[in-house]
Amino acid sequence: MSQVFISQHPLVAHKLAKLRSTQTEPKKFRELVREITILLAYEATADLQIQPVEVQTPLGTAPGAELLEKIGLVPILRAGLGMVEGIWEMMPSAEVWHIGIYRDEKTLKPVQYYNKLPTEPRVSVCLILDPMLATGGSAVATVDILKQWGVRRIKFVGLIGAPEGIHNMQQHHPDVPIHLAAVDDHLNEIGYIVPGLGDAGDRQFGTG
Ligand SMILES: O=P(O)(O)OC[C@H]1O[C@H](OP(=O)(O)OP(=O)(O)O)[C@H](O)[C@@H]1O
Ligand SMILES: O=c1cc[nH]c(=O)[nH]1
Ligand SMILES: [Mg+2]
Repeated sequence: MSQVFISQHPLVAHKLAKLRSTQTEPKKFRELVREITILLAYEATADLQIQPVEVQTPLGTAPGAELLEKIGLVPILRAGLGMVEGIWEMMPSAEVWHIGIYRDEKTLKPVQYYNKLPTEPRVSVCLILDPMLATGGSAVATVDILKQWGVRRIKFVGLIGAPEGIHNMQQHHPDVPIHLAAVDDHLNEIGYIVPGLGDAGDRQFGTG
């Protein structure tokens, strides 16, 4: 059963409330997506492997550490794009691999339209980035793609999840931990998370 981590950080809770609000315009919305993602990624990367190094300071040598793992950031287009920049600043050597998937409005099934992964993965751990885990179809399809590509360690980082999406991921990919800012009540009849925040892509890009 995949582990589900719901951030308990007060800053995440504070910023998430602002993100949900209908009063929040796209510029502020993008800023909040960026900031919450940094906080969630901080928690999601707490188990990355490091190796000891010795550092020369002006006064002597100090024990230090450097990251051993090569990280891949995998935003699901479009809405996942806004989650890249903030984490990337923290991990400038991460590789970013885009996966284009949209959810068919009628069937709610994921439709893949972009994938330019190289034949061999050069990363050991991938963070899938998508604000919304609704039915879970898009997340499950992305994990399928990454596993087929050959990535061993995969984590999902999202902002809001529905119980249905979490269940779907746990059924298909019990080995993939899920990091979220909140789990909401349910999906409505057209597959939107309630109370959620509406359409994460439209709210970021002003296309609603
Ligand atoms: O869990 P699911 O039921 O698959 O739904 C979640 C997906 O829906 C949204 O994308 P959308 O299809 O609206 O595309 P967009 O990001 O291009 O707007 C969201 O960003 C996820 O990718
Ligand atoms: O609530 C939802 C569900 C899917 N995609 C969104 O952007 N919002
Ligand atoms: Mg999408």
